[in-house]
Amino acid sequence: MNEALRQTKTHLQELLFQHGINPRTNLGQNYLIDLNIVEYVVEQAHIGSDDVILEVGTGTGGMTAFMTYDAAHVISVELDRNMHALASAQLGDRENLTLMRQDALHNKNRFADEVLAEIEKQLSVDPRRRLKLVANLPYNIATPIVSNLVVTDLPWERMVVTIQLELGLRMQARPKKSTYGALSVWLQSQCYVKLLKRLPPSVFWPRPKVNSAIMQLVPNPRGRDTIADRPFFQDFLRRLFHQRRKMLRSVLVGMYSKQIEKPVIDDILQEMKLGEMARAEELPPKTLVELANAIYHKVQEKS
Ligand SMILES: C[S@@+](CC[C@H](N)C(=O)[O-])C[C@H]1O[C@@H](n2cnc3c(N)ncnc32)[C@H](O)[C@@H]1O
Repeated sequence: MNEALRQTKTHLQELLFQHGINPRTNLGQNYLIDLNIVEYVVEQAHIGSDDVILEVGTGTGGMTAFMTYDAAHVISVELDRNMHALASAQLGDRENLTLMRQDALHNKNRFADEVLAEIEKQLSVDPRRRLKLVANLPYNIATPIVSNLVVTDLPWERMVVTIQLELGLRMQARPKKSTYGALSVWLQSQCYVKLLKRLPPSVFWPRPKVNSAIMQLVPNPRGRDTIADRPFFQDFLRRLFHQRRKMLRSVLVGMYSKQIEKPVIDDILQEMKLGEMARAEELPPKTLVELANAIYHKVQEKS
């Protein structure tokens, strides 16, 4: 096994001790110490010679090193200065690796411009190149990382990510479940979402307080192409599910009263056969896409 992969608990503890680093829980610094899991994550990504890999959270660089063997290029981003320095020392110079020391997100929301620029640079090397997100994500930013990759026009092909189990269950929840929400609809309308493996806290060091899951997301271009405007749809879902238990009609009137008249909303609901009692949490992703599209077109007509 490669030296950089020797990420067992004692090895990790020694390494961090030598560099005077204490794991920071506020940055989601829970490192994978079960090498079988690291290998499993990388295997599930099916990394090939046209793949540009984005890893958010380099950590000590164990998984990063593993991915450089097969990928066209690996871009790994780490916010913590000490961890970045440690990973740089561990990994040394590799032609197909870019280590970035910075926040992967701008304002905890969209991808940082520097990260986007590096992704675009690496993709532009060859038109066959595709992007994959493969990471043991910092749990506090897992939702914006995954959702915002979906909103971009980047040619991403697969995500294999370790996240909190509770979040993974929300991603794949079906209508009428209490966990079904804006995130479930947003992802399922454009991707095939699959929970690959549940992980106990013991595979990480330090142990997180919660269970985790390895999730796989693969784009569904047919679903994606039906959405009239992705940023509009994202905003629509966020606001709609904010009042998930309220009747759809009153929520929509509240959301769009400044842009379209009530009778127009009633016509849309009638045409879609959505009765007075319908609620967002009962509707499947496909219906919510149709509804958002119909409203989007009316809003566009009026503006
Ligand atoms: C769960 S650890 C995963 C590390 C590593 N891939 C592993 O398991 O071996 C998450 C890493 O993300 C880093 N991190 C936290 N917030 C970040 C952010 N906003 N941008 C980039 N890295 C971040 C943390 O410092 C930490 O090293």
